[in-house]
Amino acid sequence: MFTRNRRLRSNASIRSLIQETQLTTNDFVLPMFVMEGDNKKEAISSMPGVFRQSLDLTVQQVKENYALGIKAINIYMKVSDNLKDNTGKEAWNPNGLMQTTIKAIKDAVPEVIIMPDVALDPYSIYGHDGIIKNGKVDNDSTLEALANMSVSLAEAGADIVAPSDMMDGRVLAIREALDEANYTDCGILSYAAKYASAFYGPFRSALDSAPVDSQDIPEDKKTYQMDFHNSREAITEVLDDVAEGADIIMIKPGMPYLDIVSKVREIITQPIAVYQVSGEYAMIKAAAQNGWLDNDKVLIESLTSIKRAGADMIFTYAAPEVAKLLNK
Ligand SMILES: NCC(=O)CCC(=O)O
Ligand SMILES: [Mg+2]
Repeated sequence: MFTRNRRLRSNASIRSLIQETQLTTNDFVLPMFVMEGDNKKEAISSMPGVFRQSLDLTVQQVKENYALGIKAINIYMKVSDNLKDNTGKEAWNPNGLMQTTIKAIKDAVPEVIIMPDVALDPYSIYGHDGIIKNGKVDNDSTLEALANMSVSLAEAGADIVAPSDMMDGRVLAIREALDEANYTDCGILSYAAKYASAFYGPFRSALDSAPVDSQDIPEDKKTYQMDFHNSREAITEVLDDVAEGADIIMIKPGMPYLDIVSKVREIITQPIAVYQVSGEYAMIKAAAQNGWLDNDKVLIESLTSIKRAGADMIFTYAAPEVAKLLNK
């Protein structure tokens, strides 16, 4: 006697009836790159279909995407070199590009959830997520900077701040600072298990935010982002951030790390966000452009797999094009 598992796969109707996971536009958070200027749009060559855009075009795109069903965005700034230093203080300039962007988007599309990135790397002359002291990325002095940045973004209208820096204790520092400033309703989406990954390559060229080449500073982010050989450590990181007050936790990158997503899903009750990062996006686009993979099918399959592993929401550059496919 054997089981006829194929019975429930025999036609499209029965298959749709037993589908466990459904991908919808409610699952998407779109990361966007903003730059200074007016009516400016620059292609990012390693991320076909993704652009750095000035604020006016960004607002217009947020509106169009909202109509497609994309209700949440994650924003990154391309900061001019003359505004960078070691303290990252431009990050909490009330009139900075990030703050101006948040206000303009909230004015135009108040319903959209804005989750600005919190980290110093785009603002750092060294391209690190924290302040450099004695040749190292200094944890504790960075916490104050991240808290300042978070309060400034909440003041501008951010719904949820998204610290991606991987300093220890920053969720608690940010929560306390937000509460003290009366931004008790501003949430925290914490990049709790963020791995030091080569899949971030295209993103860093988009923002020009890679660690600079210098003898005096760490050459990579391995002293704060996690080692990809490890998984138990991810549980520690996630539980710490939940205990410190994170509302949503992030696992990053996505597809090569679905074992981590599935493990964490068993352990916490908080929502999980997963980031399909620039390198994952670039791989799919490159293969599709060569005619080696079917772009639409692979995008849907990769995002559905991330959701199946346990993600409640997915950060993906493909959100607008996949939304169009799902709305068809
Ligand atoms: N906080 C953003 C990153 O570190 C990189 C994301 C990507 O590679 O898409
Ligand atoms: Mg941590």
